Amino acid sequence: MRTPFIAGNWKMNVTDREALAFVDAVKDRVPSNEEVESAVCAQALSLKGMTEKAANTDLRIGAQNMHEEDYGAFTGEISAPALTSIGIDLVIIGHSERREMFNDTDERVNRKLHAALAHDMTPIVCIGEKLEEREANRAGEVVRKQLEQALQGIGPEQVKGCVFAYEPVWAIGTGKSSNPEEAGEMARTIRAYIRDQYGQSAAEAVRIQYGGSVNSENIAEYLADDDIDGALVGGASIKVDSFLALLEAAQ
Ligand SMILES: O=C[C@H](O)COP(=O)(O)O
Repeated sequence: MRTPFIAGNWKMNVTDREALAFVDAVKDRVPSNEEVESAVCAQALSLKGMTEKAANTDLRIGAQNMHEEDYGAFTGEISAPALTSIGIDLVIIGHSERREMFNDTDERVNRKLHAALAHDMTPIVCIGEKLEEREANRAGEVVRKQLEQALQGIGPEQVKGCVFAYEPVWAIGTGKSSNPEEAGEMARTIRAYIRDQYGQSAAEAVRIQYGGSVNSENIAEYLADDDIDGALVGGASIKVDSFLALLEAAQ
């Protein structure tokens, strides 16, 4: 039995003051992480303060990205050792916005995944097709290719610790969410790929989230699918009430 995992991805939409106030407001109201795991992934500058406030609660704090190297001349970047040194052990990798705008190629996504796992972090690996790829009936093929490239050199025990977020690019921030049947089919495509490559126990262990215009009204339809284990939520994760409503729907 996989524990549902609801993670907010705030992108660049929440200031430090707002982030700290949010943690104060929700930290004692989230469900036990044995029932539903909850997290928010914030801008890097807020992570330390948020982690301190969320200490000894069931709310996890995560990063939205990190660099693949541990150290070096990479101005403006953030490393896994820097994140783990402040207690961050959750990171989103390969979000489509990073793939599109910040040169997160499949090869870099793979290197970032290796770095996250080497530092015992939980990676949320984002994959998903673009609209033209879905319209050309290539969604399954695109996602399998992204998985193949992201997982180069990753072993079965490491895969079990990965979370995969299926996020069709056309559904992100558009209000046009994937229908739950299609999202469930894609989750099965992902799990089948993991089964083929890594075996049954890895396939049963990995958690697969759906992301793309999820809100407190529609989340239950996705979670009703046995292969969808949670959600990666942008806009609807920013406000306290809306975030708590997502968690409540997952209980
Ligand atoms: O990482 C989250 C996704 O990009 C979804 O964003 P959204 O819920 O605002 O569509």
